[in-house]
Amino acid sequence: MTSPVPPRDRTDQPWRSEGAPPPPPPKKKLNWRSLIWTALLVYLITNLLLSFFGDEAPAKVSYTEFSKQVNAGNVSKIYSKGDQIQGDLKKAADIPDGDGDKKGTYDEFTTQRPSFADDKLWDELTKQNVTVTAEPVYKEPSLLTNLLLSLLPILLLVALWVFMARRMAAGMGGAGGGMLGKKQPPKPVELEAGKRTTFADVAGIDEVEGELNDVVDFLKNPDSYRKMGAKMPGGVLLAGPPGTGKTLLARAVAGEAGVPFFSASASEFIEMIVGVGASRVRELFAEARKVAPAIIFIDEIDTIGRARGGGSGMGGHDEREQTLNQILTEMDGFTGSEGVVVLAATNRADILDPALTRPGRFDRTVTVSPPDRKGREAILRIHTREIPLAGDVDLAQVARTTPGMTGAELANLANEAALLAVKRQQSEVTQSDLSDALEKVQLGAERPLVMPEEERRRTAYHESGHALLGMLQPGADPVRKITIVPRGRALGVTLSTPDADKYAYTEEYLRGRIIGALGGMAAEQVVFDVITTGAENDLEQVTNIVRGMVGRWGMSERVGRLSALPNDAQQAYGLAAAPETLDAIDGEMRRIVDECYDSACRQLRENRGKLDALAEALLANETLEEAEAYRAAGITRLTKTD
Ligand SMILES: Nc1ncnc2c1ncn2[C@@H]1O[C@H](COP(=O)(O)OP(=O)(O)OP(=O)(O)O)[C@@H](O)[C@H]1O
Ligand SMILES: [Zn+2]
Repeated sequence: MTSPVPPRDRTDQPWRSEGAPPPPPPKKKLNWRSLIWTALLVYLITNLLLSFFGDEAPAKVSYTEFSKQVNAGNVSKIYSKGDQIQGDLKKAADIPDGDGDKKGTYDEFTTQRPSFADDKLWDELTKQNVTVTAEPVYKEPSLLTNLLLSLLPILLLVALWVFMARRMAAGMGGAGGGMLGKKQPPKPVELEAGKRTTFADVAGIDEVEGELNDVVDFLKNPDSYRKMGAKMPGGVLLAGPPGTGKTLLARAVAGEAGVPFFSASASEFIEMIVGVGASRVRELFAEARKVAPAIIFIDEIDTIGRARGGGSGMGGHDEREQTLNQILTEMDGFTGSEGVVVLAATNRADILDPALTRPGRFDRTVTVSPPDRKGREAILRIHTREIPLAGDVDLAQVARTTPGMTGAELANLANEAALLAVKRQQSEVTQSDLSDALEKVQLGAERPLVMPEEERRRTAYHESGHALLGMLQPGADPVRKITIVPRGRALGVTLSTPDADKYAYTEEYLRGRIIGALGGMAAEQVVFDVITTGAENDLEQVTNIVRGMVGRWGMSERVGRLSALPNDAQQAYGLAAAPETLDAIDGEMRRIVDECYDSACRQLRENRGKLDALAEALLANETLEEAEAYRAAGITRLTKTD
């Protein structure tokens, strides 16, 4: 039971990663063959050394065994200190079972003479002509040797680990090389003519293309800039919501200029062991300089570029800082004429470290916004280039019904429609494939769920409440579709989207949105006098809007025209966050929501007939399209066209 989140509030779009995949980021991968070889080598060396030293060591034998050898006349000489006896056999003898720690034969031995032994050892020894020496027959392995011996495997393991870490550091573009890990430099994406991404693949953001044109120009012709002594910006920051085509744009700049394109994601840098990120950055820039003019693209720069001391909380803080510093150092080293331009993308330009945007670094910020209606149409055209379209397809109409959608979402929409057409065994994509795909993308996939009749009724009234209030509010976005078929996590959905793209909202409109969002809950209360958990999502949305109205957009007299709350809803305090201000904000948020809720309940009571009619139609049909919905409620809507 949600009414859809307004398009521009959408933050996580599960489909946004669809579309043409971005160039695969250079992967660091382990070279398994060399890993196995190295492990084998360690094992062999350890064993060899152990057995080498091990054989030297005399066998420890029991006193019984020793006496037996003496009596057999097989002992050639012994040395004794206290009860300790060591010696040599004339002929190697078998080590008796269960004696000592070794198997096989021995010719050198040690043994311990029990203190209670009252044999005539001395007599026996002289009788057998055993030499009793004053010097030890051989040296026990020294303590140091023992220590080294036992530490050896560990040392080798550590060496192996360091070795692997080095290889990872060499990372960028695969470990490659032989056992000794010759580093492979980062590789640019190959730019075969004909397969290049160019501005022709990007639509709807012409003004941004314009801004990037001089970068292209510079990369094509660094010499003429050099002669003029003109400096190019070392870095351009592409800021905008996910899926608006920042990566695409960066590739297109490289494609237009015909220069190598190095791409890395900032998060790759900090996944690794401390110090590695910085060295990879160094390498990346070194490689780019070698083949300059070139473009380096760093995606998600905010993961390393958040303002320092911004309490990242997570570990790897040092790594982040080191990596960032390395990027800054590299960019400071630009003389402006080597022809390397760094493009970086972020969807959180507001949290970036100011050090990044200082002159000589990312001193140009280009904002990439979701496309407008014309842009959406152009993007749809690009992404249906390879899809056979039926004659009835009207991309302009699709563009009209998709305000707020980003390029990535539109690319996904085109793809979903094509998938549907395949599933339906058609040879072309039709308009109805497109609108069904849009429904799936906007509302979520249908979820088979058998609802008890009572709950179905309540859902129908809940959605009708949203829809009716949406229809009654002056200036509200028209209702496009109502359904009580469970989708995604919701039991029902009411979808309303504006006729034209909106860029700023009036207070009246926002209040209308709050009233509409509360409509579901209000209807349940007015009709059934119950409150259910079904409104959780609605309340979240309401809170978001009212928080902005009071804390950010100066729409409350009492709080005043302050940017009192931060942009980021997860953060509690803003610039003007005195306790009294926060109290006032809280009070004002409550007042507005209460007023809106009262208004919602009042309007539903006054229009109870319309509400019932809408709910009945919904129960009968499950899904109502725009026209059906307005007809069922008996409301004529003034259709506006843009
Ligand atoms: N303006 C556009 N014109 C054409 N296609 C687009 C446009 N914007 C996005 N797309 C499509 O969406 C895909 C994803 O876009 P891209 O990865 O460039 O977005 P992004 O802004 O870099 O997102 P992120 O912030 O997640 O990196 C592109 O490969 C392309 O197919
Ligand atoms: Zn709802």
